[in-house]
Amino acid sequence: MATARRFCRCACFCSQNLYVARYGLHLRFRDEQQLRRDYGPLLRSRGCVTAEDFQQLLEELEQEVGRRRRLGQESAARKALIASSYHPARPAVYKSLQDVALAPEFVAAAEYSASPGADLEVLLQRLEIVSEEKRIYRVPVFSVEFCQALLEELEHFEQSDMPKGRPNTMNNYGVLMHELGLDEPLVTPLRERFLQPLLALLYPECGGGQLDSHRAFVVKYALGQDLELGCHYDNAELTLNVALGKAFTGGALYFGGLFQAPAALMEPLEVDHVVGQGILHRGGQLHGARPLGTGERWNLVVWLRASAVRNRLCPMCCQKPELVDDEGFGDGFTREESAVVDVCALT
Ligand SMILES: O=C(O)CCC(=O)C(=O)O
Ligand SMILES: [Fe+2]
Repeated sequence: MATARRFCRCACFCSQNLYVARYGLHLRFRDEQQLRRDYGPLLRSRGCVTAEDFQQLLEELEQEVGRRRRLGQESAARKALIASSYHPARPAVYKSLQDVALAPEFVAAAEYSASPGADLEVLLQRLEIVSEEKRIYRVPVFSVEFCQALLEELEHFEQSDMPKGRPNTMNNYGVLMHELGLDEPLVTPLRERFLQPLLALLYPECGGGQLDSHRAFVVKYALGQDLELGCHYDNAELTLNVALGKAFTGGALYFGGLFQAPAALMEPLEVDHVVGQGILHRGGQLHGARPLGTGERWNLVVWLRASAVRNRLCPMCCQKPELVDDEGFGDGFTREESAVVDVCALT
C-alpha cells in the first residue's frame, strides 16, 4: 500500500556516528574543541598524532557533515535522472516481484507465518538457526537465476555513466536500490508480503510485525575497492542480508553481541555466504565483514525499520529522536504517534 506519510531522520545523523575507517572509530562531532576534548587521547592511541593528522581529520569530518546534510536532496536528484535516462540491461528485474524470483522455502515460510495460528517453534523448523542465543537465522530468499539477473543489471548500472550514491557511511561501492528504481517493484513487496509476517513471529519485540519502511542497498567488495567492513550496528530494527554472488574467498560476516552489551565482541560468530540465501539479524547486533581474499562479493542488504519502535528511541544516538523532515523513507521515523511496543534490549 502506497503511503503519503512523511518520513523523517534524526538530527543526530549530521553530528554522530561519523565513521573514520583508518582509526576504526565512530565519532561525535560538533566542533574542533569538542573533538579534542572528547577524543584527544583515544585518537592519539589510534595513530592521529601530528597537527597535520588532526587537521586532516577535522576537514574530513566537516566534509562528511556537509555530505550528510545534502544527502536527501542529492539522492532524489540522482533518482530522477536515472529514471529519465538510464537504460536497464535486464528490464525484467524491474517488473513487480514474482514468486518465481523467490526461493520456494521463503515463500512457504512467509505463507505459513501469515496463516492463522502460526507458531514460532514450527516456523523455526523451516529456517536454519545460525545462533539461537544471538537470534540469527538463515533462509533461502532468491532463486539463483534471479540473483544472476540482478547482478547483471547491477554491473550494467555500475558501468554506466549514471550518478551513483554510496550505500551507507561505511560502504563506498554498491548501489542504492531506491535510486535505481528497485524499491517499489522489488524491496517494498519483499518487505510487506514476505518479511513482515516472518519477522512478526521471529522478532515481535523489535517491531518485526510493524515494519513500515526500509533502506535497501547492494554492497560490493572487490580488490582495489572496499575489502572489508568494520564492526558496527545498523540503523535498523532488523536486517536482511542476501548473498548475490559472484565467486570469492573470504568476506565472511561476523557477529558479536548487542551493541548495548559490554564485551559485545568477545566471541564473534563467523557466518559464510551462500548465493540466494539471506541472513536475518537484529540491527543492534554488532557485526562486520572479514576481508575479501579474492574475487568479488555482492550482497543485498535491507535495513528494516519500524517507526513504532524508533520513534521512541533513535538507535544511533539512543535518545528520543529529534525529527528532521527528509526525502522518501528518510531514516524511518514518523511524526505521528504509533502503537507502543517494547524496544529490543534497550532497557
Ligand atoms: O558486507 C556485508 O555483507 C555486510 C554489510 C552490512 O552489514 C551493512 O551494510 O550494514
Ligand atoms: Fe550492517
